[in-house]
Amino acid sequence: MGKKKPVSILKRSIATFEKVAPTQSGISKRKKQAASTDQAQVLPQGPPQKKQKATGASHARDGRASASWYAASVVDRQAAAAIAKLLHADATGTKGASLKSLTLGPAIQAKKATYAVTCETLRMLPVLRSVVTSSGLLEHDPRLSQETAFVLCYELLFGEGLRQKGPAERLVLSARQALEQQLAAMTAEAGVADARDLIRESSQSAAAQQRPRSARVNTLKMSVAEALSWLRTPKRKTSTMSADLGQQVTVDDLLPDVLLFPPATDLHDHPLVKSSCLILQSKASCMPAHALAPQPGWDVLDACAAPGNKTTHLAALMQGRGRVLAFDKDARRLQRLKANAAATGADCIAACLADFLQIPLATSPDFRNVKGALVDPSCSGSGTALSRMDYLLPSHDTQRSAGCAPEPQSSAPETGITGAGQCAVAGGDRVPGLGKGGHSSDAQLVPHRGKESTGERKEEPPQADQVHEKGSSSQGRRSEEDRLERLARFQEAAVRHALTLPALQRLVYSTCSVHERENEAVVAAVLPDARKLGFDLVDPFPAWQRRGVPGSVEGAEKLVRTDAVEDGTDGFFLAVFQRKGLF
Ligand SMILES: C[S@@+](CC[C@H](N)C(=O)[O-])C[C@H]1O[C@@H](n2cnc3c(N)ncnc32)[C@H](O)[C@@H]1O
Repeated sequence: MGKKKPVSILKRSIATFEKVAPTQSGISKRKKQAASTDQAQVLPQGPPQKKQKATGASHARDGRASASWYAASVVDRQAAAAIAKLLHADATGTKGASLKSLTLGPAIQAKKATYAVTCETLRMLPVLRSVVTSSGLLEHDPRLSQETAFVLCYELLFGEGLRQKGPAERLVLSARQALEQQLAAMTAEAGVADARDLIRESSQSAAAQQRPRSARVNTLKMSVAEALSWLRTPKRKTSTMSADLGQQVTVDDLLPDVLLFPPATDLHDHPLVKSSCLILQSKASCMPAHALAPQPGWDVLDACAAPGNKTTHLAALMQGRGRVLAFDKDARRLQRLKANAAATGADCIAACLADFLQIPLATSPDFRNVKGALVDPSCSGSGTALSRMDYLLPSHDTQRSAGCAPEPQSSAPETGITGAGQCAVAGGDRVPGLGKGGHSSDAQLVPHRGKESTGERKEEPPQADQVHEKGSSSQGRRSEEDRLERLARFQEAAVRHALTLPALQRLVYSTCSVHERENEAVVAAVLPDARKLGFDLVDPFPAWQRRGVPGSVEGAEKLVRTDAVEDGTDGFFLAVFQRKGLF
């Protein structure tokens, strides 16, 4: 009997390892399913329920769907549902969907308006809570949930008013005088002219507002020069970006395919974004692919790839030549990766549904030519807290308070409040955003209440195992530490596994975490093994200032960190291992 030929893992066990092809029918199906779920969530049904106390997590009144009055406007209804979930997750310290995924997900109608109303209601929450409670509004009828009350009171007192009139709106309108009196009393007591000034901006909110927007030019479709020319040509100015803003676009000085826009720029409806010539991706999230510096024609492996922001970036840097072997164990997220790859024209990506740790990298012929590996595994996501707008939630509410206006001498920044119905503060006009799924920061958003549209966005929900930074109790701290430890163990295992690729030249490890345990400590744990295999740390960006925590690991000065406030992008970390002799 002859010697058995090695069977390609790509053909054999991983039936799902396939060349990326557009899967429109699958996407539309998901959209429809999501839409029907959404409908089921928002339609009132069933008998009234017993009234609950107006505390931070009375979401169940909306969530149970059997008793509550829902807002007549779909935007307000969706905003109330999102707020119910966010407040519940925040109050219980449980992980959950992000503000962006709850308001911009595929099933949401009128996404921009829903996002804006949700952000603004949360931003004004200390005032709204106080007004709702002291006016006794919730005592009138148990079918009005507190989240619906918050949203409708926001609309009435600060927003566009209550145009559509269902029972919930009629109840709120019947209490209008009491609500307005309460608000006037709070304003007078605080000595401020405008009720919006009752909210003091947090430093995090201010930092978020000052961040530039960033976008990556998809060089598979358009060169950076072409993109700049397109953006700067006055006749092409769009409703979402004036010609003046086009003039203010700059190329990032570290990453040549990353464009920086003024903080308030809304690119979401821009034709270049819709055609995937521009990808809304934070600067930090664009660093790993550049750090790997894959050459056209290489085989490159992306270990934890979905939703594929970095995968498509790798493909672009390789000019579409060679192969990017992308793994993810989450089928839904892998579908997104495939859709992103198809939309960006990155047809050198092969996507595989698999647990990366189980792939026989050292022995399978499929990986014998892999020269570059990106390991961007699940992490706490703590570096994206600003982009996720966690500072709008009560547990982060250390600097905001109702009836506590800024001190006259305060250095609190201008809020940029522009009047009722607009979302110009906090999660307002200058707050960046989206996409972990990858990292929730990978796309950015300007929340202002625009024309209602049901178009789908490119935002990614956060990955299921992302956590919010808590710390309100020792038990909470312990479970957070346990979780970080579990994540770090997986991160170490993923890096170690990738280092077994026989032809590997360069490996990038990255996280959107600010925790040393997930960053420098992971590098410290794997470095001895990496050295035994012939690798060492190298510095991918010698001009970059911010480095690994000094003393945390030998070579910390070669590690790269970004700071969410100081560097105008998400908190991020990356390390590059390179085979010795190659540098
Ligand atoms: C931080 S996200 C990756 C983001 C992605 N690199 C991007 O830029 O779009 C981490 C991903 O790792 C995936 N993941 C976690 N454990 C995995 C495993 N054992 N094997 C493969 N993928 C895994 C998760 O499903 C998630 O999609």
